Amino acid sequence: MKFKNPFALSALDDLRWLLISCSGKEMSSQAGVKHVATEPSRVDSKRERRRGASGRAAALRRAPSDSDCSGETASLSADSGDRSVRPAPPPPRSGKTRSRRRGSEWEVLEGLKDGQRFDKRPEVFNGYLHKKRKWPLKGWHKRFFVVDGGILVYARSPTDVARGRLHGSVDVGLSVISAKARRRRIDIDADEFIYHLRGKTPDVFRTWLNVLKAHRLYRQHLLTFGARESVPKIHAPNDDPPPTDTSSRLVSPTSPPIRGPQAGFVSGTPGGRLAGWIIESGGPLDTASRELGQAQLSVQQLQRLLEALELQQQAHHDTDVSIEGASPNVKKDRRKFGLRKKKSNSKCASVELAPPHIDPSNSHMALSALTAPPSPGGGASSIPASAASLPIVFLSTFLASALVPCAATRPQSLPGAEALNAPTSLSSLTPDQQLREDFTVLAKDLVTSLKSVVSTLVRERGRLRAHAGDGAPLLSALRGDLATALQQNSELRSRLSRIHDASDLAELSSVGHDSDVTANRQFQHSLSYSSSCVSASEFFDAEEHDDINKNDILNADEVTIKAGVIELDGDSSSEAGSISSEEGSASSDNSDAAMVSAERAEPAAGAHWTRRTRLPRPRPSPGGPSLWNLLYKNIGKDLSQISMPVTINEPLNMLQRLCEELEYSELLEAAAGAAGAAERCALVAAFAVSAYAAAAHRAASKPFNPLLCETYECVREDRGFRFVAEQVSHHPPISACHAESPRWVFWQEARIKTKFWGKSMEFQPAGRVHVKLLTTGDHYSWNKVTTCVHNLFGGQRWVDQYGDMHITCHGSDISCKLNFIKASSWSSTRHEVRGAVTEASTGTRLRLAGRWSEALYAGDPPAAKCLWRPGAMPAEHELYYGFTRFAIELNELEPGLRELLPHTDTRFRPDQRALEEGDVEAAEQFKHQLEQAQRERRRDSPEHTPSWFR
Ligand SMILES: CC(C)CCC[C@@H](C)[C@H]1CC[C@H]2[C@@H]3CC=C4C[C@@H](O)CC[C@]4(C)[C@H]3CC[C@]12C
Repeated sequence: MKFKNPFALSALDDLRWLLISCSGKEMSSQAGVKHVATEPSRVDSKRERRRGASGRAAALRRAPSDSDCSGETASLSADSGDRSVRPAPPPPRSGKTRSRRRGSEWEVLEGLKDGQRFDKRPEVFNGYLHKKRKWPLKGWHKRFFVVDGGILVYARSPTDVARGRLHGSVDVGLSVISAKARRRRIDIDADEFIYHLRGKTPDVFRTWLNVLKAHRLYRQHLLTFGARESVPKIHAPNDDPPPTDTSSRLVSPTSPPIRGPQAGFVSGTPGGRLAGWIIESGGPLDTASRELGQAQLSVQQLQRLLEALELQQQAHHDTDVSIEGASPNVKKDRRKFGLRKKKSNSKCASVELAPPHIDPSNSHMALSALTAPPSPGGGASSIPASAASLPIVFLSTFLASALVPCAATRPQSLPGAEALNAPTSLSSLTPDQQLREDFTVLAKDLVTSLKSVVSTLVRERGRLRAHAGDGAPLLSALRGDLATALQQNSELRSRLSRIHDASDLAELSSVGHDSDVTANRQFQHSLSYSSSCVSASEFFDAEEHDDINKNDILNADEVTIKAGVIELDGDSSSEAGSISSEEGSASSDNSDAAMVSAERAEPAAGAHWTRRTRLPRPRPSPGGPSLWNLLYKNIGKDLSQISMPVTINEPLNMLQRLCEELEYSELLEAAAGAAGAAERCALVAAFAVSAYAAAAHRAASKPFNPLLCETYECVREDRGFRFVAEQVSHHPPISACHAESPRWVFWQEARIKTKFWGKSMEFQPAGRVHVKLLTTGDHYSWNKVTTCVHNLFGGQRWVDQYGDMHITCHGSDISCKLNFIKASSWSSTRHEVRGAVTEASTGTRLRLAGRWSEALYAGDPPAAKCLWRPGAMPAEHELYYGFTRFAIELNELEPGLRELLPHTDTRFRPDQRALEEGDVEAAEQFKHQLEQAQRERRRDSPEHTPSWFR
């Protein structure tokens, strides 16, 4: 027989997606760097003004943003120069501390200057101001304002402030404040909004302006130097100087904490890590901030140079010196965009200007232009030819550092530095050339220092990201620890309750009546009332669509077992699985000790071979996109189309999980050997319940989705059965399986419907499970209950199972009804199962009760008998996907098996194997490739006929 190979991989070009994602990352980070390095000179004036006025604090706050820039225009036009200097204070001509808003009487409050400190906390101040209405910005409201520590808040009245009913708050340190005395106006521009305020009297205006100025400087001081100083303060808020003003109480104790940049600086919180970053990065950021201050100075100096140049040009014009070959327009343009033209047109290097008279008061700098002797004859400009002819883009990188503009301190390393420093060339310079030269050198300095600031900021951004990223593994590690602790706790509890159950069966007397079952139902609040169901679809993660009607519910008869086709190797008369009985109950011990004895007893394929007792690797910590993101991004989508990261998987697939339901197959052996019909049915019921036991430890991960025509065979001579399963349909995903022992046959088809409820997910298997006891001919079948995984995104995930299970014994009057009781928040009972076996003809009732994760009892206490109990879990099972010993063995490739198994067997699935071996990357890649290959196969031949099940 020929098999299609579901594991045949498509070409390796699927690796592309990996590469694409990597290079994408690289590109974006490069873009980020380039961006900042070539910050355009044309920035809208508001932004520019803000940047300057909010000073260093704001500059530091503004991490370079990827979306923040345009082309590589590094030209220094007169126009842009004008803009770029606006934020800087004007030369201290008047000794005023405010700069002017362009073309008006508005004055912009200056920020903290480089090196300047303002560590004296200004007093809290409050009072009324008029505030322009937000919308439609007509009319004024009288509002009560309080400023404390640089944070300004306002409300309708002092009482409202006291009650915390604030209308707004603003960090004045990070805002641009401008004032117009004539109108008594103060505008506070805080990025997202602008407060337009007005003092009632000139006095009120002046007082507020001074107060705001002080608070602003203090706040900027805090933001600049305060990270280190303020962190301890936050731990001990009482260290703050006691408020001197009674009104301070209005803000601090009663109003909600105002969220400033330090708000999160509490150790142990993400803010704490942020504080850590700030402390660590104090050095580089301080340097960057100093450099920015220097850069600001350079910009001012450049502007002055430009002014001087323009003056010269003006003088030149006045003396009617023509520019060779230039039209009047060009001349004008050159005056305006003089340097830009120069950079793009080498002719400009030969501009000749008459020696101008330069008013030294125009510049407070020791400009070489003012000291160099004017060259009477003029001559060729000594601006390095290279600079003069450089394209604009390149010039930006050519301009270099050192902020003192005099020739003596020009960096030697600069291109053309020797020429600039050469006394001969210096002496031969005209004042105009000298000016231009100074301009170039200074501009170079500026660019270099800005570059270094940028690289510091970029580096710090990287570190900040890394710090932020650090939190994730830490959190997940903590979560993991917590989950483990909770798990251990719940295990201890369950052991305790098992002991308790075993010692006091009287408790069970209350259960088992139908009336109780009905009464219990009232606690079952079905989720189905909820309208929050966003998608009712398969959970499986293959990405293709198909035409099969998803509402087709598989009819039990549609997939029939092709009995007789299955020819499995091995001795069909192998001994029955041992029943480690305890009061006659069936239990399979999963502990290591039990494994050792099992290994000894086991007639293995290889002489020295023993079954593994541990997976090769523990479960890798989940990475990749969060489950939350995945599910929420795909809300409304069929969940089967979402490709889940492999870290959500356990290294088993659904076919193997079906086999796992045979873990307690000894119950079927026992049923086959039991004399009474009710007893047999009870044992079959115990077997049905036992299929859910594994789920108690397996809430964290989901099994792999089998590929179409994937098979799984498992011959367990030690347990006395052989099993085969096949994925018979991919959309909807349907698995069929068959198992047999000399005394029973088991088969089922499983199609699972998934409902996502927001925080939990429900799995509703459709189809029935069948068991035939060959000894008696009894044929049982039952439905499966709903499995629900809670806390999908936070806290500890846990599984619940609920619903009614009806076990029918075909052709007889025996039936069993089991109620899996849904866990409720008001009751401590979890995992409870109650029901009874009834025999209509005799009226016999056998009560069944217990927990699907712990035990099932039959009969009325104290005579109740334990039918089943799950085996103990292997040591450290929490680290190994919560697998039982049986589950650990399922994917093992026994020696000699490789040759016997068809290549469609799950054990050959590379992604699952890679995950088992802890190689997440390979697993992810393989999974992707397999899915891709499956899509292609499906495209090529949409029809599929199962190999073993028809
Ligand atoms: C998003 C992820 C992490 C959630 C984890 C989902 C896990 C716990 C879900 C996915 C599919 C579910 C399984 C679906 C079908 C069955 C068959 C049934 O006879 C026993 C329960 C069992 C075996 C479910 C157990 C829980 C299960 C494995």
